[in-house]
Amino acid sequence: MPEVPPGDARDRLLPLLLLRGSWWGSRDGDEEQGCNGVDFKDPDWKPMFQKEFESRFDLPHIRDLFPNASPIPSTFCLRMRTPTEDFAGGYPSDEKWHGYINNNDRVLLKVIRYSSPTSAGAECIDPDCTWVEQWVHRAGPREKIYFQPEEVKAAIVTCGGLCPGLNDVIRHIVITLEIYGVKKIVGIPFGYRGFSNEGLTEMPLSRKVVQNIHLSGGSLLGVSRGGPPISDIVDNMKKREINMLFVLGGNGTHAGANAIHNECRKRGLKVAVVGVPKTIDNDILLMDKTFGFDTAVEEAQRAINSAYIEAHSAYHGIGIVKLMGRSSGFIAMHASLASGQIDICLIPEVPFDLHGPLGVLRHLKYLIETKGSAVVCVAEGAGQDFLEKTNTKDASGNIVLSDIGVHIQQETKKYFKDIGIPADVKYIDPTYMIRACRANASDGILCTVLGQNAVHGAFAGYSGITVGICNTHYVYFPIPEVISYPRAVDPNSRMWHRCLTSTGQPDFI
Ligand SMILES: Nc1ncnc2c1ncn2[C@@H]1O[C@H](COP(=O)(O)OP(=O)(O)O)[C@@H](O)[C@H]1O
Ligand SMILES: O=P(O)(O)OC[C@H]1O[C@](O)(COP(=O)(O)O)[C@@H](O)[C@@H]1O
Repeated sequence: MPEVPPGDARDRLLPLLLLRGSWWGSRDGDEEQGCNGVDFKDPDWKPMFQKEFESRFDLPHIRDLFPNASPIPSTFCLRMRTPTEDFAGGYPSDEKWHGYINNNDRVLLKVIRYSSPTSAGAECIDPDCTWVEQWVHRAGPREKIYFQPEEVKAAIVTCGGLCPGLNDVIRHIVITLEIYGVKKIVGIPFGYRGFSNEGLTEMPLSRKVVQNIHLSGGSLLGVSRGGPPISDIVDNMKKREINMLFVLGGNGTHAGANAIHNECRKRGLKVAVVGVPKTIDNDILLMDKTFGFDTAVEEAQRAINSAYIEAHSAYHGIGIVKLMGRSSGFIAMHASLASGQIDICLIPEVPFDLHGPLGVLRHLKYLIETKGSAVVCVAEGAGQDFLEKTNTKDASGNIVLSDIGVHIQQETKKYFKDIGIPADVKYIDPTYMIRACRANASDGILCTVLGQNAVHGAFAGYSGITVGICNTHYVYFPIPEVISYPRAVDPNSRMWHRCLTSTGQPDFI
């Protein structure tokens, strides 16, 4: 389990949760942990069926800075109706489906309550699992808005690495802004870099411009890592009169978005900064998933299937596939689960030995002897301890990792040569192919809703927030809550155990 940095809300929860062996704060979303061997006959045992903690994730709002800011009625839902209808008549009750969301609507984060069998065989609520409630704001259009649409200049920026669905989100932000009546919408080219003075000009956006952009992958606006200091970004925004900023990116981008939000507050600027979490790695806390992840997992199937065919067609064939995942193994785990063709899945969160009686290579020998072939899926951040550190960082400050895929390929070849067993090792690295593609249908829907909700959040007056999906409901989070550390696969989670069941691999340590 990674250390939780100070200042995180889960800080306060963690000792309690660890004590109870029921950490569920936001790991891989499926963490039924069992009931911790509670002895119900113990005379000291007392059930604690009470709520121990409640947190509500209050959202920063324009009103915090401008207490006298008076909201205006939104016309969003009115505009959604056909022009032939009589707007004056109010809403017929059967049209509630695209009505406004109440500011106090919340979504409950944790939906499982654990139970244990009693000595009499009945089920009872696990006493170690008193409930800890975390409520998040429901996303969607509000009846009162804090920006006059005609006074808005909205900007969209896409940062970090590519991710399927970026264009879908851009498209829906633009379309929704236009429905609110916003006329000035621009795209900032090449991530935060576009806010520097490098002669990069903003791109005017409209429904016409974005109409078909979701049909191709990548980002209409371009992406980049690195960029100017936050104060320069805010200077630049002020110069361009941007008062609504939509930031599409991962953990780093959101750290930047939050810093921009704080800098705007410090300067007393009425600016809404809203994030849309993007990452194929799925490493953002508290969300069911981030957009692009599903598509990446689906694309990874092609590489895995090729590795499987190669391995099974060769005499003693071994296919190795390396998938992205700097610090989180979600792509590798889900792709392995989805394909059903993987014998060994290696992720950064689970340490393993390569050599030795319990190591990966010894198991590969067993697979070759028993099945005649094997397929390995390895996440790029796995097994970095075996490799020499590069000590280099990319423009955003992320450590550049050494290539674990190539290392395993070389070690496998050497191992089989040394033990005198022929092995035909094939290495496939589909790295950029799984993210430089168009979003699949499920990501397309997610992007649509996230893009729409980002605009609703900004008009509602929230800033320093991000949109997401939690327990299948769409919500708003304060940015710091979702980026205090990268979300990771919990090696004790049901999902990782399911993956082990599917691959049939032992512990390699
Ligand atoms: N802690 C931070 N504070 C402010 N900006 C950051 C921070 N970390 C990264 N950034 C900026 O966010 C952008 C994207 O970050 P990066 O780590 O490359 O991708 P991602 O957002 O996908 O994690 C870069 O332009 C980078 O300079
Ligand atoms: O080669 P690039 O563009 O730096 O991207 C590689 C990185 O992209 C990722 O898949 C996701 O990165 P982001 O968080 O920037 O989207 C990482 O796992 C990987 O290390």
